[in-house]
Amino acid sequence: MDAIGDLVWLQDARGLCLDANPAFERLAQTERSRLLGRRLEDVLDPGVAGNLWQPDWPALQGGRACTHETWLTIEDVPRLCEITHIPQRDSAGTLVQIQSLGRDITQRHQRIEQSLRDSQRQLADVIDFLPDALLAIDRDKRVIIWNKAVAKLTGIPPEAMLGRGDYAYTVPFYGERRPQLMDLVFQSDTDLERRYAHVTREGDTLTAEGFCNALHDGHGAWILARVAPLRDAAGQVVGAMEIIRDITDSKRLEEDLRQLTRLDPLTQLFNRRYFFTLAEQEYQRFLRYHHPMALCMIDIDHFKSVNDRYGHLVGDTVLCIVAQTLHDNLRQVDILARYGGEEFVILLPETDLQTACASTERLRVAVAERRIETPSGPVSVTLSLGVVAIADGPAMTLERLLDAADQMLYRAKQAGRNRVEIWDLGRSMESDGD
Ligand SMILES: Nc1nc2c(ncn2[C@@H]2O[C@H](COP(=O)(O)OP(=O)(O)OP(=O)(O)O)[C@@H](O)[C@H]2O)c(=O)[nH]1
Repeated sequence: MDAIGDLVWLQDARGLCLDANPAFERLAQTERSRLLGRRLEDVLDPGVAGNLWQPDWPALQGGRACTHETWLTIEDVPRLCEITHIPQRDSAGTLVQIQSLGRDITQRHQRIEQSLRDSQRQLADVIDFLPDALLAIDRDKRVIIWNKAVAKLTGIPPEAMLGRGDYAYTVPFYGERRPQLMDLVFQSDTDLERRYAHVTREGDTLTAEGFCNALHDGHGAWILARVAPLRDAAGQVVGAMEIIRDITDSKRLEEDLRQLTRLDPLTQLFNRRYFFTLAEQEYQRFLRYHHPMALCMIDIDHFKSVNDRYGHLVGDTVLCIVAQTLHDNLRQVDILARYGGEEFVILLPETDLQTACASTERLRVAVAERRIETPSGPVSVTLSLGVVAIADGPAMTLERLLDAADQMLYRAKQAGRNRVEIWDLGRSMESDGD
């Protein structure tokens, strides 16, 4: 007992010292002879006495061995000690004495702290190495992680954000303090969830797309965000983390591709395929509500001779100007598309016979009066238009309606071109432009 460097001492049930080793003498700064038979709190500094056994006293009274860690100053050096008390009872179960051991665990503690610091440093490096923005908040919604990528995305350095609460971290994204996706880790909120597009759940991880109006200097950015809870060793949620990817470029690319698949490359009008997508939706609405509607097929007259006379490039210019003129003379709701070659098609929703007549006649006149400037001099063209107007007619397919409009177009060509032929569900009306 004298040889070991750990603190060793013995007390009776009343707390009187029965024995103590030299290490304990150094802690008590007194000799063993002055300790024996005395209550340790009378000899030791009150702070030391309190740290040594008082936290464990109720458990010791109950006869249970116990251990705790405490800082003690031994010969002016602070030491972290692991104190273990072992109560000893007689055959009747009465507490007779307590054997105590104080082990110096300062070095072990320092090694653990060092390795913790090393791990934290490495974790911070890994977090900063991530190409995606990463942030995390604690239970009080204070920022505890703000990596380099999120600093770059938002323009806010970590030192300006770490430790801040009260939704300060949402300002660089949304321009205001507001609950956001990470809040769904703590509690569900359907209104909040609805603010994001394509929210998916996988276990306790949530993925969503959203538009952050304050990013990119206020121009806004699309983000793909993934949030998950942060848990302690016991599995309790103690915070939330979010990884954010800026998907603005890929969204733009996606939109460009979508437009490419919808638009005719020469005239920039909708192409035939996309016309059918939109027209089918509109036609379904017509079938349900029976609001009047008109369909119009248009063909440029003698277009072959334009190509033959001025060349294909001028022909292309003429096609574009005709497309532009048609577009400029229609309403936003009208669906105009290039049907193919020098043919166009229009679906005019909410349009009765008279309006269809007036609108298509307006188109015919607008194109006929347009002087198209080309490198080979001014060119003018005329249009033939075949129109079918329906109000409450029998259900027929969109294709059959288009056929009917095509028949009217054929009739307009036959009747001399530069004219509109309208079919009012079997009744033919004529608008002669010549
Ligand atoms: N420049 C150019 N010409 C095209 C394009 N698509 C089709 N065409 C031409 O359009 C012309 C259509 O000619 P036709 O179908 O004979 O009819 P048209 O000369 O317009 O005579 P009608 O329709 O009977 O009045 C052809 O010469 C095609 O080559 C295009 O994208 N650019």
